[in-house]
Amino acid sequence: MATPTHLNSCSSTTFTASSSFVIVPRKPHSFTWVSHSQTRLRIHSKTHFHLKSSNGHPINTVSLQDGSAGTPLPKKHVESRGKEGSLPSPESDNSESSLSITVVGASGDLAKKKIFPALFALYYEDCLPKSFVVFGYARTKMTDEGLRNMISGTLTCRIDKRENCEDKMDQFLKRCFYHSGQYNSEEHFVELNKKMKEKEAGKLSNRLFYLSVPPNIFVDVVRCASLRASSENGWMRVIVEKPFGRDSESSGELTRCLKQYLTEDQIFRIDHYLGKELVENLSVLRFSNLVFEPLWSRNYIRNVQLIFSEDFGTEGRGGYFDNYGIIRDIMQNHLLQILALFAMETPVSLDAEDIRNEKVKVLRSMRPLQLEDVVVGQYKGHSKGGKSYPAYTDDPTVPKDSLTATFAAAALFINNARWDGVPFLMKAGKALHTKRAEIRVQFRHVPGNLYKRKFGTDLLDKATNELVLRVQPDEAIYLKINNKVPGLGMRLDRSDLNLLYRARYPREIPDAYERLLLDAIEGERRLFIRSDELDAAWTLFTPLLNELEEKKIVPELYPYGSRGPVGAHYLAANHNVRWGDLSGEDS
Ligand SMILES: NC(=O)C1=CN([C@@H]2O[C@H](COP(=O)(O)OP(=O)(O)OC[C@H]3O[C@@H](n4cnc5c(N)ncnc54)[C@H](OP(=O)(O)O)[C@@H]3O)[C@@H](O)[C@H]2O)C=CC1
Ligand SMILES: O=C1O[C@H](COP(=O)(O)O)[C@@H](O)[C@H](O)[C@H]1O
Repeated sequence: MATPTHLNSCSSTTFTASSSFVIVPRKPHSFTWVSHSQTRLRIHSKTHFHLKSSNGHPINTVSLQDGSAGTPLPKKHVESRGKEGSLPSPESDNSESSLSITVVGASGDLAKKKIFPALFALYYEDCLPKSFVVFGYARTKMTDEGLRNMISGTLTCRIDKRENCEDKMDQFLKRCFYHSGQYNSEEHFVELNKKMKEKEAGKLSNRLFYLSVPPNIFVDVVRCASLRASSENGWMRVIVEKPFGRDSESSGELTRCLKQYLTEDQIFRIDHYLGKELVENLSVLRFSNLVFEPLWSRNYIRNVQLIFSEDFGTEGRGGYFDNYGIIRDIMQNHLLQILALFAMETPVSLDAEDIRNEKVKVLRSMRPLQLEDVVVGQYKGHSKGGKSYPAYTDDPTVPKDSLTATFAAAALFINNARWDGVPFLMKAGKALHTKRAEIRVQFRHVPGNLYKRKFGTDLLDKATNELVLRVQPDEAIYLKINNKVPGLGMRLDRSDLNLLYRARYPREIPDAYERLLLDAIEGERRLFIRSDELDAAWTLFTPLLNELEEKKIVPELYPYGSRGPVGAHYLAANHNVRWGDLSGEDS
């Protein structure tokens, strides 16, 4: 296994977090009220912008808040949100504040594909403050115009609201600027700071940095940005992309280094799966529907399956991937976060800390993972229909003898009263037959089922209910139920109660990055990973990852475009489970 490229130690320059901020007197929070809806709604007004965070809190507009990171809104405002006519007075808005967003690593793939398009979408939807600028920062030499040309190709307007698309793009691009610099040069960040100040024109300035760079650069950037380009009178927040370490030790070191310059409140560790619509809806489904919450335990749920598959390999990202593998890339973060959300107890409230407190309890209650609970695989080359597909090790950036897993399946258990004995099966793989992410909940059998002989087939599994949340593509929630086939006889089959999002909600679903960027701007931390959650996630996976690496476990080969290694079926069978996605009914 390659040596971690992650983080060796913090930068030699050490400053405490407080050394990088100017303390200024507090000003009152400024609020806007937002009406309740399934979707984000803004109240259009000539003088104020109005945002709504993803937990439904009204947002603090760009305002000076506690310390440098800002805090979510005080409870009384959250509670008053639902009351028609309880708008705070316009005087409380701070229309003199500005927002500067710096995308560090602006020349890269993620910035182009996701971050700039998400920022544009927020602008298009009037979710950004009146006074905002976007800076791209990277080493590549580029002019402002060069950046605009580069990103203009990836900006898109909502299909359902095409009005003024071109104009909006032009207006957005005019607010985008570029600064070329080294990631470890304080001097270059001083220059960036100067440019930002010019654009901020003396307004109260809030600054958001998005670290879209490889992780070995995180600490340098945070050091330079916090020392030389943090806001003097508003907040500074930093969004950190994964991977957050490669094991418990490196993750702890990364957190320790970042905290030399930032407080926990300023660090927004992004897991973009938490920003996906169906993952957001998981808690709504459970906690606001009486028909589901009482079933949410070992008493009724037989197993839970968290499935991620991609129908392409590591194309272009082999260098990164080989050092991490699928367990670190998908399971330790995206799937485990979903598991925690799924299994948590009812939080005290929708506040970020209440939710994260419950999630972390789940993560800390996980049974340690054993080698026999896991199957690993790696895709091999395959030819189909005259087309040949490469093996993982054909990637020029991957060593020929790599043992890195591109597929893994695991059986996890939560040692608590609610979930005792219930297998949570995870499966994640690249170069499989389909692109899909879903949560499947298989319920227990109906005791003494009166109708068990009335099925076309006598397979017991066929007669159980299954709830599926299809995260992507084609977002849907469906429940498999047993139903009488119409007619004079009495025959049952399995049917779906199907909520297909595109049929029910014609509105385009925002990309996860839009939601998460907006939340970071608003200081809403609910969908970001707290450091104790991260520690618990690594505590679960690190011993297993070490064992896989120390014992040089050879992954089972599976053909590119297949359904993955057969070992995954045996693993499931060991726990009396059949993978729902392979049942043939909706695979
Ligand atoms: N791409 C994706 O789909 C996803 C990416 N991520 C994470 O987001 C971050 C950014 O991803 P992505 O855009 O793909 O990354 P890139 O490899 O494209 O890197 C982004 C930019 O960082 C600079 N850079 C790259 N390598 C180095 C290096 N060794 N030393 C210094 N600078 C370097 C380059 O800019 P320049 O040379 O101009 O300075 C590059 O354009 C990473 O942490 C990645 O793991 C997370 C989820 C998905
Ligand atoms: O974090 C990652 O996610 C992507 C998949 O994201 P999606 O939103 O397109 O489902 C994955 O391809 C990548 O390997 C991983 O780093």
